[in-house]
Amino acid sequence: MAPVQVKKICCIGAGYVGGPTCAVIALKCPHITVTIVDLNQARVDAWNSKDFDLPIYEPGLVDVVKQARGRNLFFSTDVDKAIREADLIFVSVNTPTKKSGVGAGFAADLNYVESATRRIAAVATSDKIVVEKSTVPCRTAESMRTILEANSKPGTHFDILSNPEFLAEGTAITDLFSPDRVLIGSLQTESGQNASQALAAVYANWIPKERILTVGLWSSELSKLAANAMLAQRISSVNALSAICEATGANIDEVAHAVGFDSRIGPKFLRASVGFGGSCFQKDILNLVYLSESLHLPQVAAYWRQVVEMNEYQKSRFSKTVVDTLFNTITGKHIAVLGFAFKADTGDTRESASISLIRDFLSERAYVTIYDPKVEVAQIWQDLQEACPTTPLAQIQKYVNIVHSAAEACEQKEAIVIATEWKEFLDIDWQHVYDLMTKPAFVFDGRLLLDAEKLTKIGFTVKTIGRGGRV
Ligand SMILES: NC(=O)C1=CN([C@@H]2O[C@H](COP(=O)(O)OP(=O)(O)OC[C@H]3O[C@@H](n4cnc5c(N)ncnc54)[C@H](O)[C@@H]3O)[C@@H](O)[C@H]2O)C=CC1
Ligand SMILES: O=C(O)[C@H]1O[C@H](OP(=O)(O)OP(=O)(O)OC[C@H]2O[C@@H](n3ccc(=O)[nH]c3=O)[C@H](O)[C@@H]2O)[C@H](O)[C@@H](O)[C@@H]1O
Repeated sequence: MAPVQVKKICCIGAGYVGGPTCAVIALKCPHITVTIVDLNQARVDAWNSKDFDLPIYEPGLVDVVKQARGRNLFFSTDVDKAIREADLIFVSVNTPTKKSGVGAGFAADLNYVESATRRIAAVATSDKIVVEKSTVPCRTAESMRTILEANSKPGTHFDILSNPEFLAEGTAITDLFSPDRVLIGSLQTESGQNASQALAAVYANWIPKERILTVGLWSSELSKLAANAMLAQRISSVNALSAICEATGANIDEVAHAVGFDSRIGPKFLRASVGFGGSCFQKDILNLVYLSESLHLPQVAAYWRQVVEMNEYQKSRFSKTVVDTLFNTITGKHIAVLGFAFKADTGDTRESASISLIRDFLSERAYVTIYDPKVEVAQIWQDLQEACPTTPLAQIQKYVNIVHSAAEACEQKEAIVIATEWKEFLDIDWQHVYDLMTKPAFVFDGRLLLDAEKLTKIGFTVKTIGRGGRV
């Protein structure tokens, strides 16, 4: 039996992963028709919008969509039709942390994966390769197979692959154009390996063969959780060291540089920060913690849990530094928070450290002015309401102001907090900001972004993550 040649792809889930990933497949494989489907009409409408006002901000994405949309790339809410016509289906739906029931707060909520799988079983009338693109717990493919086999039409055959996505937001398009690796996991049966080769052939249209790794299904699923856990662990390690730096006068930049020079450690992903955010690091580590506990490995669970605990500590440590520095009270004081996204070059706010900081400031009844170049105002209100569920929105709005430029945010404040490393914050006219501020004027750099020496010369008191004392 030879591997099938994929001609039609359906992607279920038009989010941060499904959208960019399958748009790039369409761009690089003009001979394949790619249809990205979602139940969310507004999201699909935005993907189809005439002026390319796409539902997510990602550098380079508009260009990709402009080239492929209407040629061999389509966005639709007709999930059933796209499933029926496809040879290969990516399941790229959200897998958030469960909020209630067994495993609440740790386990992945697989409800969306299950509904998508049930939909495939219900409508497919021909053989399909079903690909887990979502990040899922180890052995989820087995549950998907059981659901598909129990509900499909007689004679319909499904192969299930794991093909986790490693893109990072903000660099998704360059990551997809030139990934470090593409990982494909399959059952080690003839049919499973054929399916794996069929998917590998799609990627081989633009990715060198040696970067396409084929492994077993369970290894592939676990590798995704492992990669995110180890990346997050590096940040928690460097953040733990930043606390030691602040207490000793060592400089975390210098320490990270020196440590990263060791070729076994490497220089990437060692930037101390106010804490990692994003939709996945915390969720995937908690998922690994839950998996370890389910496998009766409590020491392993405790080891990984500490990565998340260190991150929580880093965020609250930073808030405390702000309060302590502002003479132990920020009640009634005016603070500008620059950046609301969880990192630069994205409008995504999921698990952003900014949200925790602002919640802490509001609990002290400080007045907060927020500016972010890409986050929608409505999203900020929604996040703050979720972060302060017992406070009415009208009350939050008495203390929070959202503005449209960094200059406006900084006007007449007692302190300025850098929460996201947007490059444009480097261009702020700091002398002008200083002149208008109540003295002493404080800047808290949670992202190692600013030139602390220059600001100190102007007259600011600067507190930077991982640097001891007054710089
Ligand atoms: N955001 C990221 O940078 C990365 C995310 N991942 C993983 O990829 C998966 C998806 O993440 P995102 O794209 O960020 O989520 P997202 O929330 O942006 O997108 C998921 C989409 O799936 C849709 N959906 C849910 N159930 C559906 C169904 N039954 N039929 C049709 N559409 C359905 C939702 O309406 C939503 O638009 C998650 O498992 C995540 O862990 C992996 C790598 C990177
Ligand atoms: O599974 C996922 O969702 C993705 O999660 C991360 O990507 P992402 O969360 O988009 O962005 P990162 O660049 O990893 O940043 C995550 C957080 O860590 C912070 N960070 C990153 C690097 C660093 O050195 N220091 C640091 O604090 C960032 O500011 C951000 O808040 C991984 O990098 C991707 O490989 C993975 O596919």
